[in-house]
Amino acid sequence: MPDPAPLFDHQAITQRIERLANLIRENHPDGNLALVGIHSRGVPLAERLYALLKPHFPDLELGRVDISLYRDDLGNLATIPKLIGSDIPFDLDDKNVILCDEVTYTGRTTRAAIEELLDYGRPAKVEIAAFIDRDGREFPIHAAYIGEHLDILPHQRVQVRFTEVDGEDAVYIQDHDIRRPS
Ligand SMILES: O=P(O)(O)OC[C@H]1O[C@H](OP(=O)(O)OP(=O)(O)O)[C@H](O)[C@@H]1O
Ligand SMILES: O=c1cc[nH]c(=O)[nH]1
Repeated sequence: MPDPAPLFDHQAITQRIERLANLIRENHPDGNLALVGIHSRGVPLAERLYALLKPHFPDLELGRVDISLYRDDLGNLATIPKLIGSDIPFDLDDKNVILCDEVTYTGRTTRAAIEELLDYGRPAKVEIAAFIDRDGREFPIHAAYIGEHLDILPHQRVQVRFTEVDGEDAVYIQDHDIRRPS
């Protein structure tokens, strides 16, 4: 069960996603952009950014990657959420791709997503948009667009919940990461 008091509510989440969209606009005045959400909560993030950016970039594309088969912990297949499959319904070649995820932590998910992406083509550039960025990188991964950096302890876990997946918009800090050995 998440803690009862969220760190961010719907309004705080919306403001941060709007800021991410503005940063992307400033950095890409010429467009040629594709937003690709990492399953699962990176997908609603990409969709919300798409809704904000599409009026400014008519050629904006939207896709999704499911990195389940690319993870470096495949020995744990039973713990991996069900395979949804990737969906890149456009030509990735020479696009500026922004990979979207709700949290970047070790960077392993992002690394796997980049690996999967490259099976679909040769983008001009790949950048990362993270709704929440926290310390603890195990790979040289850097998010170009960050909704919020959270300075939390290694044993804590940030839980981002989006209405499309979880029925509410909220960010919680949990005191124990039940997925990691303490
Ligand atoms: O940088 P990393 O250490 O890879 O962590 C980031 C990932 O952690 C979360 O996924 P998680 O594996 O917790 O599963 P979830 O998609 O079910 O939330 C989140 O969705 C990110 O994709
Ligand atoms: O704190 C964390 C770390 C990885 N993934 C999450 O969703 N939260």
